[in-house]
Amino acid sequence: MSTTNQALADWVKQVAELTQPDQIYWCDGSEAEDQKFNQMLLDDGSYKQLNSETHPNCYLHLSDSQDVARVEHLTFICTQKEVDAGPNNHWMDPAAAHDKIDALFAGCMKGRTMYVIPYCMGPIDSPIARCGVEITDSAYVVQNMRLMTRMGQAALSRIEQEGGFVKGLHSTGELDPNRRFIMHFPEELSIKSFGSGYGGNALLGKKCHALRIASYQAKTEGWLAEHMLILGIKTPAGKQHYVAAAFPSACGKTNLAMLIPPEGYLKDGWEISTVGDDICWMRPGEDGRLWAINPEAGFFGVAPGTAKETNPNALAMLYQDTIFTNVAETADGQPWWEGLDDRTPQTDWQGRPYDPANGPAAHPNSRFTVSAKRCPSYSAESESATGVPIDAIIFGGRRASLVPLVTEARSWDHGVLMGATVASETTAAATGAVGVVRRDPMAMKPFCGYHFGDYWGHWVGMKNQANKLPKVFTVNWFRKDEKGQFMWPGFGENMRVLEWIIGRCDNQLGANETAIGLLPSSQDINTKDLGMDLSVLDELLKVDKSAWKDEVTSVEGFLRNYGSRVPGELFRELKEIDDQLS
Ligand SMILES: Nc1nc2c(ncn2[C@@H]2O[C@H](COP(=O)(O)OP(=O)(O)OP(=O)(O)O)[C@@H](O)[C@H]2O)c(=O)[nH]1
Ligand SMILES: O=C([O-])CC(=O)C(=O)O
Ligand SMILES: [Mn+2]
Repeated sequence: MSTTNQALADWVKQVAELTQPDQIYWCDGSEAEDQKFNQMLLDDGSYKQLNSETHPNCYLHLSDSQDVARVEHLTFICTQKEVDAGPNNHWMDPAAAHDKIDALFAGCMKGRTMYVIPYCMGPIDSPIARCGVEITDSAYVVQNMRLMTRMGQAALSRIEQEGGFVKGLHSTGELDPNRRFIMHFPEELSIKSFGSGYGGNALLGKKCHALRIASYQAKTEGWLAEHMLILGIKTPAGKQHYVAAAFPSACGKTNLAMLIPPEGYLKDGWEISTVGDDICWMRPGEDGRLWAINPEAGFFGVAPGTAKETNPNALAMLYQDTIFTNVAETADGQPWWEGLDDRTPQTDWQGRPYDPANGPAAHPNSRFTVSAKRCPSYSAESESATGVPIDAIIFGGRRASLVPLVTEARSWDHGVLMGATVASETTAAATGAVGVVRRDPMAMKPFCGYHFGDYWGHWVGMKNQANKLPKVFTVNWFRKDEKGQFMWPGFGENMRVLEWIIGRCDNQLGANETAIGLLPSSQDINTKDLGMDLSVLDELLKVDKSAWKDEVTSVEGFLRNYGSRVPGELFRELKEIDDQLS
């Protein structure tokens, strides 16, 4: 295969000169190619075949033990001016960054094959979709990109018609943590990633392109590229709604995106459908609403905790055609992880005989990669070129205290402040300490490709581009009691909060005005068959004024870190809260 796109042909040639591969292979995205790659990965030991009776066409990949998560300290935004990357990013001068990483790429593919993967983020015929090309020396990356994006001939054809594409160069190198960088050049629409094979570092269509590069493009072109799931909710009256929700990594996006409502809701005729579980691109439409697509075609989901009780839709899709990375294995070759069931695995995520003394059997950030088409709740609208209209935007994080179960913003600007000041406990999705509360604005702290002040300004400015913007909410499924137990049952029961959100969008349910926004009273939340003590719900919906005073002080300090680029609207909204608390 070759291409009529001269820029692409030249770039492939230039990369080959730098990296010196034995061969160049253009991925066509065909079924035959898929089978060939699976066999190749089995033959070279990168894949282990799982039990083909219970899990046909499923593979286990165990990564290097030092290469299991995103590496934020090695991730750089390389803009001409340092200030444009913002205090939220690590910055490197573009010329210096190219020099540094090209030295690692030099000759790195000797003895290897260089794979060229043309891909499209979003439905092939969608005007909101964008294309890219990833060059990699990892067949495992090819197979993940095959599931996560629309890749191959169709994407190449679109690139040849359109001309432009995002360039992503990747090599696993030697998987040496000391020779590892994930570099982004937003002004050049390019990415260079060296030394890691892990998802967010290596599947360049995902976080690198669809969030870091796309957020920068979105800012210049008047749209939004966000770390959000997209969920369809149909009411018993037959009204179809869509919501988009931003929670930090490993804070519940996949779970909410595939939610199965409690029995009573199903009987009443509520229907939930999944459009996306991680990334959302939204554009103002001519009708003044925000129209969203899921740029991905598959799910790269957290395995631990996925179970019949928590996420039956996810579990149902994982019995076939799935890549499992860093999970454990049972004696009869089935994938296993903590929370799945009460079996004991035979080997752990490093392939050792399982011994609880070594810690969890599956790595806490172990993942599954699977085509979205395998999801029972996958929405047909996911393939729609125009996308779906968004009625509500939901922000959330893991907060053991303070933040109520749900709060509605008073206005768009207040909603932007809510998003900008989300805080959450860190998780295993990135290397580093777990459980530390940090601010994670719009769940984009690791993913915004430019200065957060400008980003918030862009969000505030959306109100000049779209006059029917979604209502904005904050949720918190993760409040804990004195015993350290979750106070809210979560998962399917989150439907009860969604019902209130939808009721608010349709102007059918009430709310109480408080200093921090609009809250339901406990009677406004449907608790039928929940079996929950109403006093607990009251506690989850309480505004602790003195604790919120401290939060306002902390938020003010946080916003000030971003200097003069922070839009004045955020300080005005914060002052409003402060005044009302006093
Ligand atoms: N207590 C509680 N835990 C939840 C809830 N939803 C998800 N979780 C847990 O949170 C963890 C991560 O959930 P995911 O849905 O995979 O998170 P995500 O936001 O999609 O993560 P990324 O793929 O990293 O972006 C899993 O262990 C879940 O079991 C909830 O409503 N309540
Ligand atoms: O990017 C990844 O590796 C996985 C993911 O969805 C996240 O961390 O948010
Ligand atoms: Mn994510």
